[in-house]
Amino acid sequence: MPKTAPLRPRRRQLAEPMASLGELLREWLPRQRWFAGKDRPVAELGLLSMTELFPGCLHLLVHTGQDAVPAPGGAPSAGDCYQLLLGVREQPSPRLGRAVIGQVRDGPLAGRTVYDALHDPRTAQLLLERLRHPGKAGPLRFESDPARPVPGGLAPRLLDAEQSNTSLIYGDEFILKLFRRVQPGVNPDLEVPDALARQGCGRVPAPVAWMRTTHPYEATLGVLQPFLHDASDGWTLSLDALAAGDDFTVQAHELGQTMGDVHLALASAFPAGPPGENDRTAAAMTERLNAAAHCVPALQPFVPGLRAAFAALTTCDSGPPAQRIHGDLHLGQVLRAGRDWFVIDFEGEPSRPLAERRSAHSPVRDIAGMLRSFDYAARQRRPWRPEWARRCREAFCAGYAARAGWDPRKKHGLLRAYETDRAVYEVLYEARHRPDWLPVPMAAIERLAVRGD
Ligand SMILES: Nc1ncnc2c1ncn2[C@@H]1O[C@H](COP(=O)(O)OP(=O)(O)O)[C@@H](O)[C@H]1O
Ligand SMILES: O=P(O)(O)O[C@H]1O[C@H](CO)[C@@H](O[C@H]2O[C@H](CO)[C@@H](O)[C@H](O)[C@H]2O)[C@H](O)[C@H]1O
Repeated sequence: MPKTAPLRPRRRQLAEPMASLGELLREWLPRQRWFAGKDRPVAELGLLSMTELFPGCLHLLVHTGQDAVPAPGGAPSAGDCYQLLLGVREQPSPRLGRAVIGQVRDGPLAGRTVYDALHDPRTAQLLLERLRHPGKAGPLRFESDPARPVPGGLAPRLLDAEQSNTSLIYGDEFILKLFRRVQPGVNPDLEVPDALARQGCGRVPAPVAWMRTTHPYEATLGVLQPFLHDASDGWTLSLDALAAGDDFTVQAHELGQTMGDVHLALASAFPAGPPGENDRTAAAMTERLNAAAHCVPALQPFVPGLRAAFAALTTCDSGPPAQRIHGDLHLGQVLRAGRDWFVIDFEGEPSRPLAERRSAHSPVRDIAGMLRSFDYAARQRRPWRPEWARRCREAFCAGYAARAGWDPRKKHGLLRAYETDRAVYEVLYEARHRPDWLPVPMAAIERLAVRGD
């Protein structure tokens, strides 16, 4: 059993900066795909916990503070907590390549090279062993579902994908997602698939093991689940279909059916939310729009038209009851194996507070997310194929209506408001993470603000 935190006493809370290791991390963090605040320098960095996971591998939770620019929700950022696994070596090794963070100048690690240990197959193997044998390491807890044993000796590889987190694949049989941005509480990407598995919902891979911490607060750190090795994600499939000039309506219809089933299972697995209050929804959406327009000036000319979409909510019926939803549904979150669709990544929109992501929302929000995604896909090719997107959107809604018992197409005002809200989120997301993609949601903003369809 590895020893706990021998290198340095664990501090209770964020305290002084981490000397030269802190400088290295401050420079390295904003270059990581999963780092949320790329547009601002890391002004402060504090150590929340440090545990020796194995000899030569430290588990860290660090707090990053950035300048108080309004976050997507409108509130100034109070900072974030990130999970890091740091490999520590006496000598730099060329094999570590891009994983190297740097050489530490002073402090307990003086002279040693630190690197992102998730790029190290040995760390990945040892991590799987920890998950296979429930136990503790300092504040870290490794737990598993005894009904779903995981075999040993599976070869690891790092998932090479644009991700908000970091995932390791083991023997093409399991995938471990390590959450990079950690918030207090149970992560919905563990909570929801676990609850759905208990409902017997076969459309969501069930967690087999997970990792959590008890310090500085209770939080989920990672989830291991079956890897659907023969599946392709909906984004890739839709782009392939577009490139080949193929119709995608059969797949979109089946996807709508799957989402109808998943929403029904979610409604059974979690308590219903309070009855929808369109006034409050409109106010929250307007607030998010104002915050986004402050960060992305290109939105400003469209603000009056977009506000009208939210204001119109007050004259709509409240639609289907609020319930737990996926929260960040798009074509990259669905996998197709044979003719079956599966849904992954129940974390919700990463920039929203965890409490909000874990509360009940209108299922229309998920529908709007997927409808926006067909538009994103259609805009990846020139000439733009609006008809392709329109047919997919129609087929998806028809499939959904066949299972869920209500038809999104009959909720035009609600759908327009949620689609607008999602497009506003996407503008902010693209401005922060992929500025080249900004024209994609901006085109929708223009359409929704000006034509309203
Ligand atoms: N159970 C799974 N089976 C197969 N591939 C998966 C599975 N879970 C995730 N993936 C792949 O990993 C990618 C990233 O997973 P995701 O949960 O969306 O991570 P993130 O939240 O970091 O973006 C997905 O787009 C998919 O290609
Ligand atoms: O990392 P996540 O998958 O949790 O989600 C974030 O990143 C997505 C992009 O990778 C982003 O999705 C947007 O781009 C997709 C194409 O790459 C498109 O299919 C989606 O419709 C569009 O929203 C997502 O918004 C963001 O939360």
